[in-house]
Amino acid sequence: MSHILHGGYHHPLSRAWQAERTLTKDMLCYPIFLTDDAQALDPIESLPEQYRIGLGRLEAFLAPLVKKGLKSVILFGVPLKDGVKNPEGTNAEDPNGPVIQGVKLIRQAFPEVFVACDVCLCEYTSHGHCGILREDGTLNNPLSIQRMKEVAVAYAKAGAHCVAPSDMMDQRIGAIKEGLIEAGLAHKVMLMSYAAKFAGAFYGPFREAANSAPSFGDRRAYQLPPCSRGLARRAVQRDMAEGADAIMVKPGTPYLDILRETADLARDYPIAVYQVSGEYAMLYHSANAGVFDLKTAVLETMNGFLRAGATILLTYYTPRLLDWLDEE
Ligand SMILES: NCC[C@H](CC(=O)O)[C@@H](CN)CCC(=O)O
Ligand SMILES: [Zn+2]
Repeated sequence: MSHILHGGYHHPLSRAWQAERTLTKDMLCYPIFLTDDAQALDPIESLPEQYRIGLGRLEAFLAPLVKKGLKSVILFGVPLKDGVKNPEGTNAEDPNGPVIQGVKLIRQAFPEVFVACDVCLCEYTSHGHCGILREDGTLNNPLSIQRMKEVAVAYAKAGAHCVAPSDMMDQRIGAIKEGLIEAGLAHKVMLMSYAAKFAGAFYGPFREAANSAPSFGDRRAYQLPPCSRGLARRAVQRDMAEGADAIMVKPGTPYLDILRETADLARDYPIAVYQVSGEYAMLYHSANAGVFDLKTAVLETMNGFLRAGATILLTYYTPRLLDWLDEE
């Protein structure tokens, strides 16, 4: 073997040929925040260029993005009205709530857009945890996955193409799959598992945006420990066995090793990665501080996700990338 490699990537095209997969618009899934004030289009301070969107503004917000090639969204409900939150998070599946109404509006206005719904209780529970609690403040897992099943089926019945439980309760994938089967929807609704989702520092801007921080304690008892590798493998294998149709790793860049290992482990599944709010903000503010060019840095992080085996990229940079990919 020659030790001369430069000739193999001297030309821009021969450099592009080194990629196993290339970023395309249909890989991008845009996380959006839907709120219960119909006329809201509120900038989110912790997430520059992102908004809490009321249903009265949603169609006008999405139309230009769909025109540019937006193919999928993932919805997060952000109820801000008083009295919505309670210990069981029962308003998560409020038929008049922002998520169910949002699914119906997007399906009607943009039939070609793939609509995913994040499924979790934290935006609707008074304690802010992703599950239901026992008297002693620890998780009641059986009750939590029952609630997750109810919420996921409600979103699926509303027309969601995909339900994505981000709660990290044990066995919620099996429970949701069972619910979709019982509802006669399992044949047309994708179950995307946030299978390897780690506790840590990178969710702050989201929690501010979604008003979903836990009122006490933290999520380390149910999101994976950042130091874990074998536990992540076990979580991925469990969710594969319980009926997930796609497997997600989250956060993204700080966990590229897990992403690569997950892509190899779940080689028969579409692999998703979520570039979370802290990653988004880090890049955004660094570019504003002059550390690097934002487009170059974001495209480089997207290449990291592709190189590590992801084909579904959940990123708040979706609107920017729809423009940037047209410039390439
Ligand atoms: N259901 C949990 C929400 C969760 C992380 C968290 O707040 O612990 C994520 C949404 N799926 C946060 C995503 C982000 O930070 O962008
Ligand atoms: Zn949650």
